[in-house]
Amino acid sequence: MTTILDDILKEKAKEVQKLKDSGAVEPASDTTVHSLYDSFMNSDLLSVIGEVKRASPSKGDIDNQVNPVEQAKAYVEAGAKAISVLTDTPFFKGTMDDLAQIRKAVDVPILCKDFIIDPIQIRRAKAHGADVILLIASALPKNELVSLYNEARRNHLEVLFEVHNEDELTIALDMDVDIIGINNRNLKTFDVSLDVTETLAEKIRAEETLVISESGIKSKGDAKRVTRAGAKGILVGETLMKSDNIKETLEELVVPLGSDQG
Ligand SMILES: O=P(O)(O)OC[C@@H](O)[C@@H](O)c1c[nH]c2ccccc12
Repeated sequence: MTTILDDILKEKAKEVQKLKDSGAVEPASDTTVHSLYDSFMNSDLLSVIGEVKRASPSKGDIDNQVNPVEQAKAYVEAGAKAISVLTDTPFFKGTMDDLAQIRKAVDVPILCKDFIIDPIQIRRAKAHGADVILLIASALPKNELVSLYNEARRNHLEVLFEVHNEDELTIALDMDVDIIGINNRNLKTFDVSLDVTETLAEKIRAEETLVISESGIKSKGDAKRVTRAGAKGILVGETLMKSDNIKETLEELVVPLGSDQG
């Protein structure tokens, strides 16, 4: 059975080929580093990554009219500690230009949210102002994940290493990655459950590993639940994209860490 992830990766391979054929050389980029790891590890509150997401394969159009720069600025003003920008075009209707524009407008770490399968995409992300890239464990075999991870680090990028099950988590732990994203959404079936964070976070023992719970987070209750499970950060797209009051919605999610209080 082919899944949506297979379809996305197939399109991505074509995009990468075009990029290579174009012979475009990425301009040298600003070397300022905004460390998501340092920022989130040094906070007493749950850190929110606000995601700019026009559409998705599971939800269709979320907000196709959004002004990505205004949206990102509103997130930061409301207290988001980082911004995620979907840059995939065919499935999420984002662009690399969104990333570059947002980079000029905000001063927090920016995650380039894409399906990275080749080093050329890493250099492109860096050139457009990303501080962090996403690597999705279910997208590639381990040896390729390792080489892309190393390529990102050589480019002074942090990596959000995304896992969804125990096998993928084992790979993350073997690779000794600093930032593990636990995706509550199964990218093959679109099922979403915060149980995934609870089950997997428990198996991450190292204090110095930053755990981020991704997808399906809607309420203060959800934020508290993943915090209790060990997450220090959350990645929130749809709830913020659909909110009529970003400040109120986001502030609700910024719960204290390491406590069952409140
Ligand atoms: O809109 P949500 O349910 O809050 O989810 C945000 C983010 O976690 C989700 O967009 C995401 C997580 N991992 C991904 C990988 C590819 C594309 C998208 C994603």
